Amino acid sequence: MAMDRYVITGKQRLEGSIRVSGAKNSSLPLLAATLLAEGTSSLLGIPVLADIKHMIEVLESLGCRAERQNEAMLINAGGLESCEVDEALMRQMRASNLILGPLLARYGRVKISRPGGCAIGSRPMDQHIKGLQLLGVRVKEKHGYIEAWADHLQGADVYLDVPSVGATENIMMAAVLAKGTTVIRNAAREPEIVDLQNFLNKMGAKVRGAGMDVLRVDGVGALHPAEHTVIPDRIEAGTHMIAAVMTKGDVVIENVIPEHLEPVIAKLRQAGASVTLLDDSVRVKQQGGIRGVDLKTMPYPGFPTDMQPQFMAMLSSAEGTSIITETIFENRFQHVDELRRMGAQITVEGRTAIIRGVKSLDGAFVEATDLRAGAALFLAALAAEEATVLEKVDYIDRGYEKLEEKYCHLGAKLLRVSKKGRSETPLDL
Ligand SMILES: CC(=O)N[C@H]1[C@@H](OP(=O)(O)OP(=O)(O)OC[C@H]2O[C@@H](n3ccc(=O)[nH]c3=O)[C@H](O)[C@@H]2O)O[C@H](CO)[C@@H](O)[C@@H]1O
Ligand SMILES: C=C(OP(=O)(O)O)C(=O)O
Repeated sequence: MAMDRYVITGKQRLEGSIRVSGAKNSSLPLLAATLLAEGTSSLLGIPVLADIKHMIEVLESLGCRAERQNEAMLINAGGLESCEVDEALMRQMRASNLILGPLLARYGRVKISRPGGCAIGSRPMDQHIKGLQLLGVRVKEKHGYIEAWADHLQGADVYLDVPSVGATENIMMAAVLAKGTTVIRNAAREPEIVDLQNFLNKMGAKVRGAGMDVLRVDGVGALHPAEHTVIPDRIEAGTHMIAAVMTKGDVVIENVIPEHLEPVIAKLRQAGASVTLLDDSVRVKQQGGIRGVDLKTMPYPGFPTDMQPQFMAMLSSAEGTSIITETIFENRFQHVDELRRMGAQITVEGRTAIIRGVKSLDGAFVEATDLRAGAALFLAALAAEEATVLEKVDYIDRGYEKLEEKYCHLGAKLLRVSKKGRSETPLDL
């Protein structure tokens, strides 16, 4: 597939304000949750992203009608025509597995092709499946498909071996219409789980405990459509914070919930960045150099794996040596080779990367291998001496809305070159 590239002129100081979009990782489960009720739900602040486009395509393939009206994404999940998702659609995006829970809850059956591994790791679904089976779902896996069905769902006590975000969401969404009470122990605690709980409760569900590691769901007979505004994207916000630091800029990042960014802010401050918290924005100002810091990715409220590549880009030109340990995904160091092309000095031993800070990064020809690797290279290019050509930026479209527009507004110099010869954002949702 032909992909676009960015040509980025480095060393431009970023200044001004930038507004964070709605969270991708909240929007995806919220869209899946609309399947739980007949009628039209309205979600506000859903970003225009490749992943969102794919999730809408999945919902439409099931028979939902989707329409954007100004700020609102309206999803009508009336009578569904199918409980099966085409393999080509499933392959577009892993998060389409989030339809499992809602379809089982409302229709008692679902068939999807099993999402394969992806660039950052093998990403099994055993915890999703285990949880659903405990609720009474029968599962058959054959020829690369997962087929699941149940006469009725029965509340159960589910202990997750790992606090998986997706498994917690799928089990929560299945449990809302189950008979009796479901308890999810060792549940994921991410802010996106709290957002999903809030939406489900607006639909008439009875979910408690999101944000803690024990979640309780009292099943109800039926849900109704609801309106909800998605939380701001904490990973997008964190990425902009690093951009401000790396370009020695002064940037106000608007539409943030600072509490969601605590682990990121703590590490930035430890590295010597000036971060000022305002009500729903943060100001990041950087004058001198930054210090190397060590970090380890952990489930929330630990340091997010989705910020690890961007931090590595920043630490590549920090003073001294930094150590990053990636504990969530076994293959999330693909940006290392590309950062090395820009002059970074990084060695990898298993799940640990040792980064010896260099004075500055050089422009180079580099390639995004996944979404956050792309974001990391984008940041490195903003701070590099001379120009960088960043290939395969369509990966970045998965998670960053209007990136060129937002960064040009801050003073970045970049051009998107389309392989089709155009220079525009290729999303038309
Ligand atoms: C759409 C979305 O919200 N994506 C986020 C979500 O992905 P996702 O929900 O896929 O990530 P999980 O929280 O499930 O994965 C965390 C860890 O659990 C393991 N695991 C997961 C499920 C399972 O059944 N068995 C199992 O062993 C995974 O391999 C991984 O090592 O959380 C990740 C971890 O914060 C983020 O990086 C992703 O951006
Ligand atoms: C890994 C990510 O997303 P997904 O789970 O959708 O692949 C991400 O947002 O960095």
